[in-house]
Amino acid sequence: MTSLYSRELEIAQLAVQRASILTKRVFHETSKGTVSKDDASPVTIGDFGAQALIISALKHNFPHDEIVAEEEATELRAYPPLRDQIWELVRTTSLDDVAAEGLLGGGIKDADAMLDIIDQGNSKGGKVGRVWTIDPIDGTKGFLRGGQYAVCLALLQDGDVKVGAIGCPNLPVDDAAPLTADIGANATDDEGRGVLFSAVIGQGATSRPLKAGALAEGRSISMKPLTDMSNASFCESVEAGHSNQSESAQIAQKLGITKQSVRMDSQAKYGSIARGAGDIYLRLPTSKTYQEKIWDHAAGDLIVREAGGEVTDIKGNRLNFGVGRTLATNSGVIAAPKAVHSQVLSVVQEVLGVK
Ligand SMILES: Nc1ncnc2c1ncn2[C@@H]1O[C@H](COP(=O)(O)O)[C@@H](OP(=O)(O)O)[C@H]1O
Ligand SMILES: [Mg+2]
Ligand SMILES: [Mg+2]
Ligand SMILES: [Mg+2]
Repeated sequence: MTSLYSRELEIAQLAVQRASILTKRVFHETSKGTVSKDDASPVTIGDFGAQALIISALKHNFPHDEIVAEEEATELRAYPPLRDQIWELVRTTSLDDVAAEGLLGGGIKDADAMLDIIDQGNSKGGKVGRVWTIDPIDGTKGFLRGGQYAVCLALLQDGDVKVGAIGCPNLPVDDAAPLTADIGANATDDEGRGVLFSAVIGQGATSRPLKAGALAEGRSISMKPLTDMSNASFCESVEAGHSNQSESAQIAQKLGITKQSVRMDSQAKYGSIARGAGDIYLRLPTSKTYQEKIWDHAAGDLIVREAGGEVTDIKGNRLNFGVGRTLATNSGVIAAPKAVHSQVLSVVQEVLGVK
């Protein structure tokens, strides 16, 4: 008997692998075709290209599913040279395993079809039916800085995350490697780096080497049992504008955490704590108006929970992915092993003055 969501999982993992190949090609280029979006955040040819490849694979396999993806093609329609640069990448990126590439439906017809595909990620989301959510490059600022980033994909059914996959080309492949955002002295050498995290609801979480073809053998991952807070390592954003770093330092001190926080871009944080490299992930609001995006958290939320963790916002509520493209009813994120989550939450609430 095949297990629930086995086909969705396979396609999600392969789609993330293929998109990751494209992002790696851009990562190693000095010019990444960066454009500034309306909210002044950056997007690169890697983000657009990865989104096109993932949506194309999803539409081939699950034509009736809705898709909520981060990027849209308006800018590319207005500026053909950028479109052409992306098309060149998309046209020449494929998995090196013919059967696996076949499962994703092969390539895209032409540059205009690519733009239409990118724009198919415009669903409003919501709590009804099957909705995929895509962050083609999460941590674009880290990607541009030469740091960590992630290619993220999740399937929601009636607002609940059922399948999640996160490709982290720059994390150590070894689950037992120490927690660090560092990618080593030689950023052009991929040796020992590249991991694909995944989970299906009720079936646990897995990591495997991020390959360029067929999927590698997976291994089960779980959070580290945390018995002594003084040994805990916690991670947070590199960007001070994404998470309040002075409040997190106060929280860590009150919890008795002695280690410096590890600052890491993207959902690589969720993957890192899920495999026990780190223990706690704090994301503390920097403004009252910012709404977290569902594509920034869906896959990570499931992977951490399936690895034995608990994920809530600062009010202690589970993240609610069924209210649209954003987590409009949540504020911040606290991810920690189940056994200590309530302890962490109460200190967060004390420091932030949350009732
Ligand atoms: N003011 C803000 N508060 C929290 N998150 C923000 C933010 N502004 C942007 N972000 C989100 O932070 C994500 C990166 O998270 P992190 O800091 O953990 O690396 C960005 O994803 P993208 O890089 O996909 O745009 C973006 O969606
Ligand atoms: Mg972005
Ligand atoms: Mg993101
Ligand atoms: Mg992104």
